[in-house]
Amino acid sequence: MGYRFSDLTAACQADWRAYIEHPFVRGLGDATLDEGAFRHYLQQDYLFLIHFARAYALAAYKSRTLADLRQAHEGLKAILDVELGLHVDYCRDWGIAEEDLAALPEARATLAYTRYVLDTGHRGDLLDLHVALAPCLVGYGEIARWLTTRPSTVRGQANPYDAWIGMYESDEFQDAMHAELEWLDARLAEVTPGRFQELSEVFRDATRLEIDFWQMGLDRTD
Ligand SMILES: Cc1ncc(C[n+]2csc(CCO)c2C)c(N)n1
Repeated sequence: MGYRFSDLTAACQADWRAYIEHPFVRGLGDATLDEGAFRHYLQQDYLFLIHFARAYALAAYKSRTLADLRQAHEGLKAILDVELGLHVDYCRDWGIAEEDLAALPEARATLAYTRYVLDTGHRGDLLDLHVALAPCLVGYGEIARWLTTRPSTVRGQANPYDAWIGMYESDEFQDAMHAELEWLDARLAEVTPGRFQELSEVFRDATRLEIDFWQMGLDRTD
């Protein structure tokens, strides 16, 4: 007992590194990523965000305390009122119109990942759901930090993906990530070894689905 978030990444170290240091991420950092691959990723990410909002709504439903209910509500509001709008603006800068986003067919990798998260939340409790969401929230923060410290990362106008990196290295995003880490550390401190094993499987599966999401962008699969 006495687990914490870092025990989850330690339990699937190879998958976690494969996600954080994926060739898609390296391409974002050194500005070599194919722009068509990035557009495909952005389009699918719009659909991802919509289902992610539903996952926060499920977190609200699964909440046993008012504090957890408020936290889920804040997450849902942040996606609907802020992030989706920013994403649509960002897509427009990349030549993707809002009408095109609305008519997108969902790629299998998007379907698999988002429905896995929702199913995990339905089957389990609020902690299961947060653990299924953690690779997304904590992973992107770690990716931004990894890219920032990597010598081959190109910053500024020479990198068309600079704004993407900037979004996730921002204080606002890093603070949200740390708040989530604190929440997870407090809950994980109380779980039994058997429960930790269940949660590490959820975390590993969600991490592997994040890897597939990057790969879907790279291969432009549908
Ligand atoms: C496949 C995929 N995984 C993670 C994120 C990052 N992300 C999406 S919503 C959110 C938190 C919202 O409060 C974060 C960090 C992404 N965009 N796409």
